[in-house]
Amino acid sequence: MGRKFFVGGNWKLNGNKKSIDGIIEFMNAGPLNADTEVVVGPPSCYLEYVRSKLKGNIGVAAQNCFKVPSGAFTGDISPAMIKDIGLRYVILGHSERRNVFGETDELIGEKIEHAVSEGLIVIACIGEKLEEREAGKTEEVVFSQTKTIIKHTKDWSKVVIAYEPIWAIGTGKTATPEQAQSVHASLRKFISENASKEIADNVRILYGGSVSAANCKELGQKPDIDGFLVGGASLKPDFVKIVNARA
Ligand SMILES: O=C(COP(=O)(O)O)NO
Repeated sequence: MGRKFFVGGNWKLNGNKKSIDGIIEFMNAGPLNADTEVVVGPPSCYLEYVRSKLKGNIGVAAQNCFKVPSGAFTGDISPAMIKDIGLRYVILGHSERRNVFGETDELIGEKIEHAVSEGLIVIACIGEKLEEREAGKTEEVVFSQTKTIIKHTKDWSKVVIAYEPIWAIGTGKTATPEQAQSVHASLRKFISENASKEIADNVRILYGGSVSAANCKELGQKPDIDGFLVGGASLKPDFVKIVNARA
């Protein structure tokens, strides 16, 4: 399949202008594999600063947004605003939005639908908790999350799925390449059966959860792993090696 490798950096609630200047320096220096789609995700207040300083084809993503263009929703931002400052990407449904901020599958679905309708490219996150994996419920959980994404996605050219097992996020306990490939292949089969084979063949499914320069090449060689959504390691120069995992 001709799925373009995709590597996103999710900075989460981290950084200041000094540390961001350091990230921009190593990202602009690269060199970044031209065959990889690269996106960085700063906190909202730094989105325009980062966009103004990055060179080349590095995309900038908001880490979240709401499901309407404007209105009485204090503290949030909209896809229209993300577009207005010249950005094309947004991360939605991250497990931290789900488990810290209480976002439901349905709210995330509605956000995805609205962001895609505004022309943004959505990185839609799913993933199971440790206790769900230990109970053998991984597929049940990620299929349910994906079903809601399918229900709300009208243009699959604008959606990238990120499978991020919660037990691997920020823990150093990366899923093995075999564990990740198994879930990715099951997800692709589920999407084929519940959306279409064409959609399943073309949608990028990223892996996220303690990806590093040390493990990215082996993970990146798996047939159904189309890239990464990287947290901690995206704040450091080794992120360039992760971007170039398939180079
Ligand atoms: O949450 C993550 C992964 O974070 P880490 O790479 O730090 O495990 N990506 O969105």
